[in-house]
Amino acid sequence: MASDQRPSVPTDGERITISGTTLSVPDAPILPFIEGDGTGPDIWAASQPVFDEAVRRAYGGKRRIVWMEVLAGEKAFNQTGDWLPSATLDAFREYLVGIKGPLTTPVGGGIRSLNVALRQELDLYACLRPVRWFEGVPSPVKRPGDVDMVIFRENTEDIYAGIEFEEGTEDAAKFRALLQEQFGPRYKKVRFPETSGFGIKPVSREGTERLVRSALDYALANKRKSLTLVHKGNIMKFTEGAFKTWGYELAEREYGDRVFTWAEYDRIKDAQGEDAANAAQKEAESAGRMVVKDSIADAFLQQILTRPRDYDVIATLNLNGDYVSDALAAQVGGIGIAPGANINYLTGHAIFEATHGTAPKYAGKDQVNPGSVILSGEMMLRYMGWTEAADLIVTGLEGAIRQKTVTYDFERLMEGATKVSCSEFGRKIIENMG
Ligand SMILES: NC(=O)C1=CN([C@@H]2O[C@H](COP(=O)(O)OP(=O)(O)OC[C@H]3O[C@@H](n4cnc5c(N)ncnc54)[C@H](OP(=O)(O)O)[C@@H]3O)[C@@H](O)[C@H]2O)C=CC1
Ligand SMILES: O=C(O)CCC(=O)C(=O)O
Ligand SMILES: [Mg+2]
Repeated sequence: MASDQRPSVPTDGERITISGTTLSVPDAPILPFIEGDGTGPDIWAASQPVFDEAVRRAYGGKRRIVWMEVLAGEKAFNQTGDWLPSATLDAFREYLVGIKGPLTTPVGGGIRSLNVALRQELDLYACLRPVRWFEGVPSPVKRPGDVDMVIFRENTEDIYAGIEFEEGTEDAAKFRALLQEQFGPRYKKVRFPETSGFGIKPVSREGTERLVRSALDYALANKRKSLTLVHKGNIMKFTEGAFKTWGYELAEREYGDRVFTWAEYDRIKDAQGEDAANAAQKEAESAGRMVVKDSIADAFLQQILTRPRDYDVIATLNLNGDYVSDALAAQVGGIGIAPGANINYLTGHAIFEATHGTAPKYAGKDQVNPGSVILSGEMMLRYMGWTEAADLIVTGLEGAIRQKTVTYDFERLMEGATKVSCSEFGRKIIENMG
């Protein structure tokens, strides 16, 4: 790190650039990374050698990653007095693609989430979280292999936008007065207005459309079975309900020849009856059109347990996506191997990160599973077009699990397993790359 706290830029690498929507990746790209808080440093120490080794083996030295550390969280605060230095944001803007460890967010007060701030500042509107089972991973369900879903979580709006008024503050009083003056009947519905905090939930047509578009593009390009819009639109009609309506409208308007929506189904059913609607859906499916459906979030959470095979690509709002990510991760063996990416498909900016947090009770113990960050790196390599290196990481992880040399989270549920540390698990992945 340079003394003015700007990262020292390596001289032996180059920037990834974008032309239109196509990335141009040099053989030695500079990739910014944030180590993260809590267990972040342990995980990073185990993960970086895996990425470097996968790239070395795949390309025999022709390609390599030039890492550039940037600061955020406690490390940044201790070194710069700033939780999220502007130099860090600038680096992710300039170098397009990067990766981060988890960052701590205090509950109930203190700083707002740095994770959310990074997504908002860089407008990384799609949080992409694929959830699949790796053979041998212990799971609380009978058929974890039935889970193969890809979550597209809207990443910049919803209650996470951060417009909140704390109970007892001047701002809460001002907001309450506004509600009372301008929206009297609705104000009367607030049960205990004097002691309420308030949160605002913005959900826009543009925000919904760009998220649903990226989910549809992904689902169609990867020949997935269906796309489900997950919402709580029966209760939050003009936010979550609108998400569903706008999602269907976009699917029909821009992808009408390639999809069949349940909105279309309902229109046919209302006009011509259920048999006609069923026949139309069957015909559309046999013509190769993908089904776009929706599910109310609470029912969805029980159905992913009872009939996971009914769901494939998921598009949902920010808070639902947060809950759904952890629930699905648990189904395939836990948050220890739950990767993710925050992407702006229009600008190419992307920051890869695990679904889990800092797991503070394990910090500094070299104990947790580095799999989520390692698989986030695997996603990053694939995003860069370095698929051979990405494939080696998957092979290595599968091998380590097959040998039952796993971290505590798997070992405690796996019969006959050998518990290894976070760093050893990283080494096991390397050994198993073949
Ligand atoms: N994107 C990000 O950076 C995120 C940050 N956070 C932040 O992280 C902090 C802690 O959040 P918390 O709610 O405790 O959630 P965490 O995800 O950090 O931890 C919850 C539990 O998940 C398990 N777990 C987490 N990581 C791993 C891992 N690598 N390997 C194995 N098991 C793991 C542990 O379970 P067990 O106890 O059973 O072993 C742990 O106690 C908060 O400040 C939160 O805001 C949270 C989510 C995302
Ligand atoms: O920012 C945080 O602290 C939590 C974020 C989170 O849970 C997530 O993105 O899944
Ligand atoms: Mg979460």
